[in-house]
Formats: sequence, C-alpha cells, structure tokens
Amino acid sequence: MQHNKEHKVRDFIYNGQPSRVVFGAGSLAHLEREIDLLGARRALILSTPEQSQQAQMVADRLASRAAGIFPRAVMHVPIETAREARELAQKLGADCAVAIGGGSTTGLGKAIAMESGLPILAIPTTYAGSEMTPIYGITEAGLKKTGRDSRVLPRTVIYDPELTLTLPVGMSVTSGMNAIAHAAEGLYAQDSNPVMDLMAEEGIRAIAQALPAIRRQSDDLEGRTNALYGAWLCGSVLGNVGMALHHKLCHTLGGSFNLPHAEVHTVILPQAIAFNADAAPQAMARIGRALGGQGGASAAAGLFDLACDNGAPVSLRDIGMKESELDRAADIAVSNPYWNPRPFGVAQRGEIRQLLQNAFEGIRPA
Ligand SMILES: NC(=O)C1=CN([C@@H]2O[C@H](COP(=O)(O)OP(=O)(O)OC[C@H]3O[C@@H](n4cnc5c(N)ncnc54)[C@H](O)[C@@H]3O)[C@@H](O)[C@H]2O)C=CC1
Ligand SMILES: O=C(O)/C=C\C(=O)CC(=O)O
Repeated sequence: MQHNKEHKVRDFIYNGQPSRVVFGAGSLAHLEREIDLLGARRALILSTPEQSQQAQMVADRLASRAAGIFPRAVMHVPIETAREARELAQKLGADCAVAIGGGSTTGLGKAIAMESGLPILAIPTTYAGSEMTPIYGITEAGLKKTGRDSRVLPRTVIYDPELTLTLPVGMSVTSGMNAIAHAAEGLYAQDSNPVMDLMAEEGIRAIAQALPAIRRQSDDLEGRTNALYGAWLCGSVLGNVGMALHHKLCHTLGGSFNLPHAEVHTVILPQAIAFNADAAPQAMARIGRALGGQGGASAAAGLFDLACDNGAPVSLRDIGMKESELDRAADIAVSNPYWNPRPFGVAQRGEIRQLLQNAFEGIRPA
C-alpha cells in the first residue's frame, strides 16, 4: 500500500466479532475437532434439499455425534421452516447446529440460534457471506424482517474451497458479485474503519481475480480458494459496518418483487455505485484499484464489465422484473430512506427511478 504525506487516519470505532475461522482446501477434516472445541456432542445438520447429499456426508463424518439432518432450508427463512427446525433440534437434544450451504442454510441456523442460543458451526458453500455476520432475516406472512443480534453470529466457520467446486458457474459469478457488493458499500459506510477498508479492498481484488478463472474452469481449486477467501473478507465487512442504497434497493427488489438474491445484487451494484460515485471518491478509487483499473474505467463501469464479461445478467429485465413495476419499486425505495453517502429520499425519487430504469435496461454506467 502506498502512503503519502497527506494520508490522515480518521477517528473510528472497531468492534471485533468473536468468531473462529478455519480456512483451507480439505479443512472439513477438522470438523470433529471444531465441534469438540464448541463443547458440543450432538449436532443437527442443516442444508437445502439440493445439498442433502453434502449434509449426509457431514453426518457420516460425525457418526454418533450427528443428532439428525434437517434438509429443508429455503431462501429467506420462512418462519414455518424455522419453527420446524427449532422443534427438531429440541426433540433430538441437539446442542449445536452445523449449517452446510449458502446464505439460506446459514440463515436457518441463525433463526434457530435466535431462539435457542444453540451455537452454529457454518460451512459456507457460496460467497454470500452470511456466516460472518450477526444479521438475521426471517419471513413471516410474506414480509421479510432483518436485524442484527450477536447471538446469531456463527461461532465457528469452516471454509473449505473443495466444497464449492460444485457451485454452478452462473451462481458462482452472481454470488461473487453479492460478496463484492458488501465490500463496495463498506468502503463508503458511515461507520467504516481502516481494518474493514483493507479487508474490503482485498476482498474485491480476490473475487475479481477469481471469477474469470472459475468461468474458464469451474473446478479450478486456486480460483475457488481465492473466491472463498474474498467471500470471507467481504462477509466480514458486511458484519462490521453499515450498508447503504445498494443493499436497500436489493432488499426492496428481492422482498417485494421476489427477484433472486444474488442476481439482483449483480444487476444493481454498478448502477448504485454510479449513483454514489461523486459522493464517495475515495471508495471509488479503492474499488477501481481492486478491480485492476483497466482502461481507465470508472468503478461502476468496472463492476458492470466484471459481471458482463463473466456471463452474469446485467439487466433487471433479464432476471424477471416487469418494466411496469419500476414505479412502485422507486416509491418503496424512497419511502423509508436511510443513510447513504449521496442522501436520497422522496425528493430524489426521480433519480432513483432513473437508476432503476438504467438497471432494467442493463445500461453500462459511464
Ligand atoms: N444475513 C446475512 O448476513 C446474509 C444473508 N443472505 C441471505 O442468504 C440468501 C441467499 O444465499 P445464497 O448463498 O445466495 O443462496 P442459497 O443459499 O439460497 O443457495 C442457492 C442454491 O445453491 C445451492 N448451493 C449452494 N452451494 C452449492 C454448492 N457448493 N454446490 C451446489 N449447489 C450449491 C443451494 O443448495 C441452493 O439451492 C438470501 O436469503 C439472503 O438474504 C445473504 C448474504 C448475507
Ligand atoms: O436479507 C438478509 O437476509 C440479510 C442480509 C442480506 O441478505 C445481505 C445482502 O443483501 O446480501
């Protein structure tokens, strides 16, 4: 990193998050040791239906210490699913939960931990980053509520890139963009700090370098390792500092229009970063540097190119949004504004509507 005489350290508050990370190809081999270190004896294993084989593999590894498997995690943690899993944990006398999968499975583990205090050991297999955050989300009567609670932060995270080799390339790219979004917004967070800035820049760099390698060869272990390393860094940023317009828009589009999570992040990120560019020049410089700053492209254009060049969707039209719904999306997005480097609210509704139009059409930011 280059230092110059004008570099000033600003005031900051940094809260370390108490979780243990075990990283490396083959690190699933340490699972039993890690369960022991949690002081646990009976684990309930969680997964989606699509990953039930991986859940079974974990159960086989734990043998008598596997209390059972709950293979019914789904996106956005419906309250009914959370209740079912909590009841099963209680019935089986589980004293920890092992969540193997992406953000949906980790989210289910968090919903169990919220009520029971059960420690969660997360084994992430996407790049969403939920395993590093105290953020929970739960959906009741069609409404998703999110919040922060230190009880839901997984106590141990095993990052084993070998478990990500099966993540389809398309999902890998959009999930990687989801991770980058955490880091990009973390760089202009109101409560940012120098540690998170370093992690954010390095996280974007690691994922931006990994995605083309994964696209070329989906079982490229080095690419997979870099991507998972980036996911850890970016997820840590999400867990430590506040997010802004981009995450707000994605929450609106995912929650009210049922658009797929990682794809929405992929499409909106370049447009939200373009919207905030003039208000956050230092963050833009760091994002641009992490992306390699090729051809003098702006941070926003660089993010657009990263997605587009790796075959990901760049327009809302392509991921199921109807143009007739853009007005309502803009209304919802400005109805309850929160902090953003470029302030927005009802008065900026026209600009947010234009951002959504650009996203709908997949226009490359200047
Ligand atoms: N609380 C938090 O801090 C965060 C929460 N989330 C939440 O997580 C959810 C999205 O999580 P994602 O990880 O994007 O998707 P996901 O967990 O829903 O996974 C998508 C699909 O990919 C499959 N999959 C995952 N890993 C695989 C692998 N290695 N091989 C083959 N298939 C695999 C899953 O079984 C599932 O069918 C959303 O509900 C989002 O709101 C996302 C980021 C942070
Ligand atoms: O909505 C949630 O479950 C909580 C946070 C996120 O999903 C973060 C994100 O938008 O990736």
